[in-house]
Amino acid sequence: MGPTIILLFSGKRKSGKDYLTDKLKGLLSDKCQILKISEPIKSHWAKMKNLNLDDLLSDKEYKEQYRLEMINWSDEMREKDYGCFCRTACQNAPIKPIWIVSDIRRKTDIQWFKENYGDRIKAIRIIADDETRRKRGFEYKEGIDNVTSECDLDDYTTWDLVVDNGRNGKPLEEQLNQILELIKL
Ligand SMILES: Nc1ncnc2c1ncn2[C@@H]1O[C@H](COP(=O)(O)OP(=O)(O)OP(=O)(O)O)[C@@H](O)[C@H]1O
Ligand SMILES: C[C@@](O)(CCOP(=O)(O)O)CC(=O)O
Repeated sequence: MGPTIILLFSGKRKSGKDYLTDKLKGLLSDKCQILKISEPIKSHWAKMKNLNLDDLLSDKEYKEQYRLEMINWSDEMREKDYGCFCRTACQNAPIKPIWIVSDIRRKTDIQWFKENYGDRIKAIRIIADDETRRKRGFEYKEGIDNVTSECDLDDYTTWDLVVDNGRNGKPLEEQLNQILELIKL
């Protein structure tokens, strides 16, 4: 027995993936667990380079210094086994009725979850306008914002829900209610 529902969140840098999933966690509390596919990547990097894992996992600027190297290393690993980080993140997670995966980035991430959890998954895309993202600290970087890590899901169309977390978005409570509706608790 695993979780009964898995919410897969995707969105570009500073669209608000962590912000919204943390708010959702606040509502669902111990019924849910947040999983991060980037956690095993950042753990590896922290050990290898003697970095601060908490800072790498936070929304601080710190992680941006290492993003390109982490993308390149993790893509090499994915070439051998596209599910390697999804699998580790799931293996390390406690079983709860709801898993919230806060950082889906690639079609192969969705493929892996579909293969392993079938119709228990719901895919949610978070969008936000560029100006809002910039106000949150986003700066376009060639080699990061134009590669698979940020763009692979741009042409994915079968989202269960698209949430606008930018200046034209609905109030937070409505956004969260839409997500809860998807879970149908
Ligand atoms: N709706 C919102 N209202 C206020 N602040 C927000 C909102 N959404 C996001 N933020 C803030 O914007 C910043 C970036 O958000 P967050 O870290 O959640 O983005 P992200 O998509 O996880 O980014 P990254 O991919 O770089 O990790 C954070 O400081 C967060 O608190
Ligand atoms: C290396 C990487 O996992 C960093 C993700 O960091 P964050 O989710 O933006 O905090 C991105 C990727 O896997 O392509």
